[in-house]
Amino acid sequence: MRESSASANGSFTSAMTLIEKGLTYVPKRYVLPPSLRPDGTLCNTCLPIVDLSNRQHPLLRSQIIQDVHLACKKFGFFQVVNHGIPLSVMDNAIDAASEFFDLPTQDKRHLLSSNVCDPVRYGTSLNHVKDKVHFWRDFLKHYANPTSTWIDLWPSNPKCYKKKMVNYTMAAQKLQEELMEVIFESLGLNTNYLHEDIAEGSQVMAVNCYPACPEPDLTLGLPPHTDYGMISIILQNHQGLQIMGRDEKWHSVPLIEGALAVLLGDHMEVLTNGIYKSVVHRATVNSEKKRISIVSLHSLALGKKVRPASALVNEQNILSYKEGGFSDFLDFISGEDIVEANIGGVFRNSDGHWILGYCMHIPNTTITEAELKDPDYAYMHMNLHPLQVEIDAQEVITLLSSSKAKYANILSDCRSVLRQLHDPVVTHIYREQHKAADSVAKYGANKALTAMTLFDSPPLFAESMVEADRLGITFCRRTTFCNLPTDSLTSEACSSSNPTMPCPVLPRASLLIILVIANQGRQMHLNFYN
Ligand SMILES: O=C(O)CCC(=O)C(=O)O
Ligand SMILES: [Fe+2]
Repeated sequence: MRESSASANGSFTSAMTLIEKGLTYVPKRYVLPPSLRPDGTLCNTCLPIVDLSNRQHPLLRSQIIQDVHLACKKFGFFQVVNHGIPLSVMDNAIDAASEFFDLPTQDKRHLLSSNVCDPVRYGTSLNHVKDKVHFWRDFLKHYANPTSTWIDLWPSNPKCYKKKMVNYTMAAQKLQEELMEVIFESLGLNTNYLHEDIAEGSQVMAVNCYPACPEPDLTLGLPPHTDYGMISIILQNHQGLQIMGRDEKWHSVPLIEGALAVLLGDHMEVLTNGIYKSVVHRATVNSEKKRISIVSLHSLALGKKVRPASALVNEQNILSYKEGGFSDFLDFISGEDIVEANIGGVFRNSDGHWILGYCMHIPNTTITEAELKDPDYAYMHMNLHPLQVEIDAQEVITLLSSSKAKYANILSDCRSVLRQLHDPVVTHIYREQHKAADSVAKYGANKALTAMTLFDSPPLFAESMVEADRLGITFCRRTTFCNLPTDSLTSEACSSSNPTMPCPVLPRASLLIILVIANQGRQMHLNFYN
């Protein structure tokens, strides 16, 4: 059974509760593999700060437009000062959030939900019901724009919450509209572009609480990810946010009194046809203070789709993204990403003789369902070790030995499966050198095989190949290129860990599922135009 902060009978442990208990270590479920921990090697690059005071000035506005253009190009990120939101409004919002998280659990429990479509929900980590690896964060998420539609659903305890938070949410919505105009101008688009859609757009407040953590080097408040929307505006009371530069290095966002951080999201990347990229970011934790961040996530309304602006599509910058929207994102994170997969492989002993073959076709499955059917259980239960794993997707091996933050979730799962298999050596083998496994996996493409099929001796169709594989008789390579587009693993555009940009959107896929996906050449970046 996996450890979780919520069990079927309703017990729930927030990160705040752990601290109230006086824990002096982080429980095992929060401990990340070493390669995913914040390693403290940060870049000292100055991150861009844009002073908005002169944004309405007929002559001085152009400097702001230029600063925003450079910041968006280089980082997909900037901080704004003199943005017009009074300090008192921001401080009040932080106070309201802090008071909410200080309430006893029983006063917040009624808002507990793992349903990502609920307009108000309280929880911990990312999804307290599904997460295997936990993050040191409690959160309250609620819709905000338009205020009149949503405010009645917001917490009525603490009493000040609605009053204090609404001033901030309305100010953030207004600032977002102004920032979108500036960003559009920086792209040469009309400042009125999508004006109504933006004013009527969705605003989700992610109110995050990262309690002081006894072992901050072992865990994270939030893993590397990109936000799904157009832009996110972040208000924070302590340092902890880090962004990944285009150099793939982490940069700490400094705490500047009165400043707000602006992050470009995936929908902005789509709208600009990749001219601006969404920024990968994460939240670290500290051992001294509870950190609050209030993220105002802006996207078009639920039913609307974002597509590349036609003025930004031309011969030099060809159409590179499919349209997508907030509802696609919710579908994905609610686990309804429908995939079709074949799985299959062969266990052989050290002399190359057959031990067991397995295959299965998984039609119309979600990643979660596929995971449950995943034969890594077969691996574990067979207790075959030492094991050596040979796979025909070189990219998967490269990823396994990399620390690419972009693929943190999926790699973490892979490594966890491998650990349970006693850390076998994973090596590359050309498909033609492992014809038997290849043929068994292909047999799994048979749509009738919807239950796991096991072969305790070589099936007829694989018999001759087993012997050939054993003797090392290599078959000719039929293809000279890899079946998994290398682009999809390396391109900047595929950098998102966010469900609308699905490389990392297979967050809980395990090793076998990656292999299946790799073997199937599944498009890893569904929003990517192809
Ligand atoms: O706490 C932070 O600074 C970042 C929060 C964040 O990235 C999010 O809620 O999406
Ligand atoms: Fe984020």
